[in-house]
Amino acid sequence: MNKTAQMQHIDRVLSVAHDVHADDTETDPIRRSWKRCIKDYGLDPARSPAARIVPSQQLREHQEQIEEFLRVARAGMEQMYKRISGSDYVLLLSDAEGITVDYIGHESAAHELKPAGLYLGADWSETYAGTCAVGTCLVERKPITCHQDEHFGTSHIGLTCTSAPLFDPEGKFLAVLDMSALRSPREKDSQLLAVHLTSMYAQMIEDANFLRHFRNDWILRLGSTWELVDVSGDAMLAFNEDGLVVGANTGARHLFSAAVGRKLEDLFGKSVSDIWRVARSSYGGERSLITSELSRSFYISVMHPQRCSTSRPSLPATAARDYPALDRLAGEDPQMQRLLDQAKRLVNRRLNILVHGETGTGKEVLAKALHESSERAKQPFIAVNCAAIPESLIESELFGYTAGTFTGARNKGMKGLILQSDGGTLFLDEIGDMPLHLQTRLLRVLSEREVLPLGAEKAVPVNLTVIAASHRDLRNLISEGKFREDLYYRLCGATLHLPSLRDRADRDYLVEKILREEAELLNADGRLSGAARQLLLCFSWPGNVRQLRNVLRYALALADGEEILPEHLPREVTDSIMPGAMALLPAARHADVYVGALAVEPESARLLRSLRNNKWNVTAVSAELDICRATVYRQMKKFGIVPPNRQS
Ligand SMILES: Nc1ncnc2c1ncn2[C@@H]1O[C@H](COP(=O)(O)OP(=O)(O)OP(=O)(O)O)[C@@H](O)[C@H]1O
Repeated sequence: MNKTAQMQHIDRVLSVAHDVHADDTETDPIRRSWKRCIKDYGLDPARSPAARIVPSQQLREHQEQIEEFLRVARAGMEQMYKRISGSDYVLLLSDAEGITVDYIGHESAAHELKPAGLYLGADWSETYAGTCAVGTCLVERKPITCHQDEHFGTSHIGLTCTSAPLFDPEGKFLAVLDMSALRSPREKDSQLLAVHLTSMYAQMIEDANFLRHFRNDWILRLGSTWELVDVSGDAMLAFNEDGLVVGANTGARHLFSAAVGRKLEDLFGKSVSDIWRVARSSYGGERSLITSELSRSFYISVMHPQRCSTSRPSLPATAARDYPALDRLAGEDPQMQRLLDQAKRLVNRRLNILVHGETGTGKEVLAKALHESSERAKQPFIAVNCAAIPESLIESELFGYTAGTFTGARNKGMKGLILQSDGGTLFLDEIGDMPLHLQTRLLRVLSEREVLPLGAEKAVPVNLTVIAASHRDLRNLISEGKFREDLYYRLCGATLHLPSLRDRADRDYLVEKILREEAELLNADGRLSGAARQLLLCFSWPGNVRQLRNVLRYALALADGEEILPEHLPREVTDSIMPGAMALLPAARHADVYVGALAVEPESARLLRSLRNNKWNVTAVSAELDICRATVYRQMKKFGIVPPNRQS
């Protein structure tokens, strides 16, 4: 901006700030801020300070204050940045004091961005930087666009910045999300999309933080659209097993004057079990609920707590048990229960699903169970491992070919796997290994819902539901240019993350289930000795459930109808135990003898330590470890821990 324009800007700011009669000062947040800058903070638009980047130690102190929230926010910012990458915008996250505690932007432009304050550590408080999107949002607590010469100081008047506030789960002001650029068109309207995007991601981050905070409570989502209420309710209420509201997100706080501390019955005029029944109904009309307080109707859905609760008297125990194929996949593991709950909501939603998980965690098993639970269950389930088919064959295998397309091919041509799965489910395992040119063809099939076999002139319509899986991070493959971003978004109508076996608390359930299945195949009586069971529960399972199945198959064969002992297990399992522990195992009588084995398992070791410290008082242990008493007993049983007074 030239000198004359700068002088005009300074005059304008000063005249607005000193004009006590200006009508619009009360309604326009920018002008209100100009007044504050001059009258309250004593700033001078002619002496606009250079950007201030706080020293790294100070930055770390600011970050540490909101460390957990930052992790959630980072995930949201990365997703948001993907949507705007290629444009010249950067993303800033500032804390409640205006310090930029996280930032995403092009490092190649750092030499321009840093002096302008569009950088990590920049101080955007209104008292220092004057009117700006972050600082003014901190004061106004609503979304703001501060476009070019709406900034207070002349050093910022080239920037365009849009921000939205973020509140913590208790409704306290927490941070500001900001999207800024060094250059933009002259018209402020050019930033309309930025306003929507920033507000949308701010709400998404805030809600993710709310769900993290209340992960051990029940969540009631309220939405105005039936199709979306499971994934993005407009309002969320967290409640405990007595139906008492313990938290309300920003949407719910706007709806209800005071929801926290009240019973759901008060707000909706229905009992918790009625609300639960409505939430479980699969039909749109039946899933709506009218609030007695607002006389407004909402579609609702209910999410389970992650951790087991001691009691849930008002919630019918059978409510979540509608899909046996899915229910069979896990025992009492909170992560798996959450995943299955999520999976059940996706059944018959006509969404493509992406399943992540280490090798052998059961991605295909989950895909099959989703298929069997759906109304497509009688149609084919076709599984293709993209890494296992040679690249030269994968195209013809998937898309098929017409007669005479290749020499040596079948005379009549071949119906490809995509058409074979018409009406059913196509499971594409190791999708990250699919060659790029086939990704383009698959994208076309998904968007146009038709396939063009090799050599064919006419496309064939196909009704396709794809579940894709990968043990590699597809987002990394996208950034390396090895996976198409548009295909990724087509595939991830929903994403499910399977935990690795070592992180599952239901290993004993899987051991029993797979042992039964494998023993049945051998027509044998599969029994595990206590010592062998401990070894299986303590092993780290790098090959996950597949490895567990292989180990049990091997042990059954070696035990030859007898009880499975440690010596029937493969060396990879027995050798993983701490030296010395093996010698103790076969002779073991009491749980304490297994401590050597348990020491490799933090969960069981922690439980044992807590039991000993609390003199085997289960109530005290339950309070110390923040788990219910029933879980303490279940875990003791699982890890074979016997209290001293029960040891013979
Ligand atoms: N919940 C489960 N219950 C019983 N068996 C399971 C379960 N999950 C996985 N398995 C077994 O583990 C083995 C591997 O499962 P699956 O092929 O689904 O894993 P994956 O994650 O798709 O593996 P990969 O990454 O190698 O493709 C199979 O033998 C399967 O039967």
